Amino acid sequence: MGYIHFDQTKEFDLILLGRVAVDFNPVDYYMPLSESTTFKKYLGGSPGNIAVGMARLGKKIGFLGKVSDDQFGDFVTDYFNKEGIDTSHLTKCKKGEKIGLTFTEILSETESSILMYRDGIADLQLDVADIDEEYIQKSKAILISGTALAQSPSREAALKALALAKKNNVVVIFDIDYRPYNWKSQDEIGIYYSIVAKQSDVILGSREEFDLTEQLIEQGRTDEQTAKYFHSIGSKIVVIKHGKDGSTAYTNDGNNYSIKPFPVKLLKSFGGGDGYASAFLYGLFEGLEIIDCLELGSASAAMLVASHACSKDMPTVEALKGFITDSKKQYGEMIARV
Ligand SMILES: Nc1ncnc2c1ncn2[C@@H]1O[C@H](COP(=O)(O)OP(=O)(O)O)[C@@H](O)[C@H]1O
Ligand SMILES: O=C(O)C[C@@H](O)[C@H](O)C(=O)COP(=O)(O)O
Repeated sequence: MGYIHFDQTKEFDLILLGRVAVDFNPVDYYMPLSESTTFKKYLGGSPGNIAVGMARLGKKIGFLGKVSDDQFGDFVTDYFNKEGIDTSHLTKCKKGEKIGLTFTEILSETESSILMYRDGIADLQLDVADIDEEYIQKSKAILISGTALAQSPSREAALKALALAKKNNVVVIFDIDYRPYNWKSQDEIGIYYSIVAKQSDVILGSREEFDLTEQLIEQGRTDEQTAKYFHSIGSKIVVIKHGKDGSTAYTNDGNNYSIKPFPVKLLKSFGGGDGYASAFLYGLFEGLEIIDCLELGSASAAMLVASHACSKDMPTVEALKGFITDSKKQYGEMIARV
């Protein structure tokens, strides 16, 4: 316990930096996207989903981002406002850039893919001038989404936020969040991911995402080697996810804690990562033991892959705990613990 010290005097628990977008998930799922005719519109974008997830869990959340000056920009801003998320630093693009649209394909319970429309994209217009030191100072932590590093000016904006967080003792959380779209080269991914990862207190990613982050440092590391390296340069918690095979959190005292997915009737296979991040981080803010944070993350992830939306279906604390209690009653106390 106590790997991370959060300054309890701060107004916000977490300010997230990156994209908020729109997901269109097919209502007529279990068929190819080319054949789907009916979609439900949800707030989307991985950091947007995590923001909603943490707000549902009662945390005070702010968002640093850019949206389009149109009905979809209004939709996500209004949605955040209704969830109690601070939108004072979620501003509108002035040159016609558009919010990201993601059309999802749910072919079967286990085969999903996403089709992103992200040209002339609003979220990557976040500018250094949008990064306000006073705002960052007000938060216990910031979360940088790796996709914000894909292009300028958002790249420099994210690096400025990182620098200001370090300057003001604000905890830095890096969600690597690899989305191939918008990156120009493999080298750029390695350069910018590693700059941020090396300065982060908490890093969340899949094995593939850590491989991309470490490509210019050393290739072919094991999870243990990855964790040891980042701990040696100051990171406190490194979480490495392996999809349905579970995940492990490595702490800087040399311990590690693993969790498996909760059994659930799958609807789709995306959205789990955002549920996981929001509930895991909620646990950290609550000062829980790491294994309990992981259990919350795994439970929220399971609830998300069992439901249609990524943002709208984020659980409350009551629902999350109810799900864990019911699962343990059905499958045994140690169901997700390794
Ligand atoms: N089949 C599954 N059943 C229950 N939970 C799952 C399943 N697949 C993934 N999850 C949960 O979702 C989390 C995130 O999944 P992962 O595939 O690693 O990330 P992402 O959704 O970001 O691609 C996993 O760590 C796990 O807890
Ligand atoms: O991140 C996006 O821009 C799209 C998301 O809203 C999307 O629904 C999704 O892929 C969820 O991501 P995951 O939780 O990492 O599976």
